[in-house]
Amino acid sequence: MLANHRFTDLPAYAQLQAHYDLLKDRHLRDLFAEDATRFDTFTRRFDDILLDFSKNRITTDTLNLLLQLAGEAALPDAIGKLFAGDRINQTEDRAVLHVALRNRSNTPILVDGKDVMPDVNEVLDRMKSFTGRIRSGEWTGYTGAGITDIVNIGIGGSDLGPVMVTEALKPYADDQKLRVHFVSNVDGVHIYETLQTVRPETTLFLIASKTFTTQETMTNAQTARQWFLDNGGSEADIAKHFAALSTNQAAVEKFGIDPANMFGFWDWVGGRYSLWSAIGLSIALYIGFEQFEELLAGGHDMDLHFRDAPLDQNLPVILALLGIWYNNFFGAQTEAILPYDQYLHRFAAYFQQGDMESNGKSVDRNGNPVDYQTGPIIWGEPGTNGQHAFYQLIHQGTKLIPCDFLAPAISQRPIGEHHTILMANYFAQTEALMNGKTEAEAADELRQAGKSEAEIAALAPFKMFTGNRPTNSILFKKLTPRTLGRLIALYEHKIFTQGVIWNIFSFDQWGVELGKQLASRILPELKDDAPVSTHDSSTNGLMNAFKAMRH
Ligand SMILES: O=P(O)(O)OC[C@H]1O[C@](O)(CO)[C@@H](O)[C@@H]1O
Repeated sequence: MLANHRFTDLPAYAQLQAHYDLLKDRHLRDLFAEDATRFDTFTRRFDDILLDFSKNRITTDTLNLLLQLAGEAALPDAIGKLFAGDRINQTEDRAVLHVALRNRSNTPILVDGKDVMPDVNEVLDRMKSFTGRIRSGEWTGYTGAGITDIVNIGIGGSDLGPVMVTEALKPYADDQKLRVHFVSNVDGVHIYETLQTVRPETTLFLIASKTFTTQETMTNAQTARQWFLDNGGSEADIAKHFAALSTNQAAVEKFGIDPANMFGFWDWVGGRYSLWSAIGLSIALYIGFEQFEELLAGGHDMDLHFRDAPLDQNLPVILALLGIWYNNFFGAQTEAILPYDQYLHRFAAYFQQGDMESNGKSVDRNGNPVDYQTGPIIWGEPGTNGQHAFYQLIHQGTKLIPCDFLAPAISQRPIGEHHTILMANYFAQTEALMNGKTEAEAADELRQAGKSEAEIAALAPFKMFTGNRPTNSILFKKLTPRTLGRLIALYEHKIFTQGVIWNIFSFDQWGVELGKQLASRILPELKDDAPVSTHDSSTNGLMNAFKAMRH
């Protein structure tokens, strides 16, 4: 069990509030002008990853108080419990052990006295052999042809991680012909469009669902199965074309998937932390098992760093504390994740679930409503596209939006000057957000452009930038599987750290249940044309309008 505290009663909380009052009007430009060593003071490195957090509205006092906050919230003890396999997901009475999935050092990790590593390794071995057989063409479909297309059917954590990683690591799939597709939405359009592009005899469907009961996934899986049977496959051929990634063997068998084609995992793997488990099979198939192991190794590197590095050197802890600084003291509502790497175009989407499903909670670990802010709204798009879309608001809007800027030093596709241009934008944006442009500077520019004093007076207020907008720069050498593993685990542990300090449970997701319950109540009511009167007037009205419109 995690230690329990009231976030706002921690002594450092009051100290941080007083400190905020002193610091809130200070400009980053001045903080930089006063201290030539600011970059060195507020930069940390972990292997090929550099975190520069000097463009944050902090001083060393801020950092010390935030570190004190982490200590008072018993963060080191919580980290110990995470790695020890304690049942820290209390409301589901489960351990939280995604770290075991990538525990490449293979040291025993005990749950209820039993080492989980032999089971983890056994599934990895099976994934390895399966991956080898599919990729080499040894595994054939019902006509004897090899597999050319993998269709992963899953949603949420059984989709977003594999989608994000296969997109991010596309260059590592250059050597083979397998294509991957992802079907998640219950909207029939999604499976329809995917099935247009594949052939039954060369397609392998991966039904990815921890519970194997999720309505969207089961509906899509049934449709895929029927399509397979309607287009040349037989019941006996299903074993060659369907595999399951799940914890629920009974449901997998009931669906008709051969248990030999089931890759299991365990209740201590949270859905949004499951890409490291059998849920990652589509990744392994796409980039090869050795590269998948590199991804795991990267996650493990970051785990060891998180577990062992002092808090003031600890990248996930520092990111978490900065997030808390803006969320709870500056009143920031959101955080943007802005990768300057097109291959990371689903990174922010992935952490929308990772962060918001984890820390979108309003009850503390005592079961009491919180009277402080918890998880931020996470969003973002790759640079430079975001610059031409929403950066206007980040630069000149009324909201404070702390941003993480991520970029590789080396592009996976070095073409002409593209990467240098991209990086010029990367550096320019954080500089602009930090410095801004004073009204006098804006006026000078207008003067140089030949504007009259009257025109300058009219235009300068619109052309100035307040600046003082905080950013983290996460610069890494190259987006390899290992580095990606480190980056994902970096954010995972950031989320964990924040949950510990806010005294909330980060590993359950009861908030997704109510909608599911109501949808299953509504579903039968939509199957006929009888008027609906069992809900509120809006819901009744909408359902009845829908029934009328569909004719
Ligand atoms: O893997 P499953 O059991 O199909 O669940 C899919 C997703 O549904 C959720 O339970 C709720 O959205 C997620 O936590 C999970 O990743």
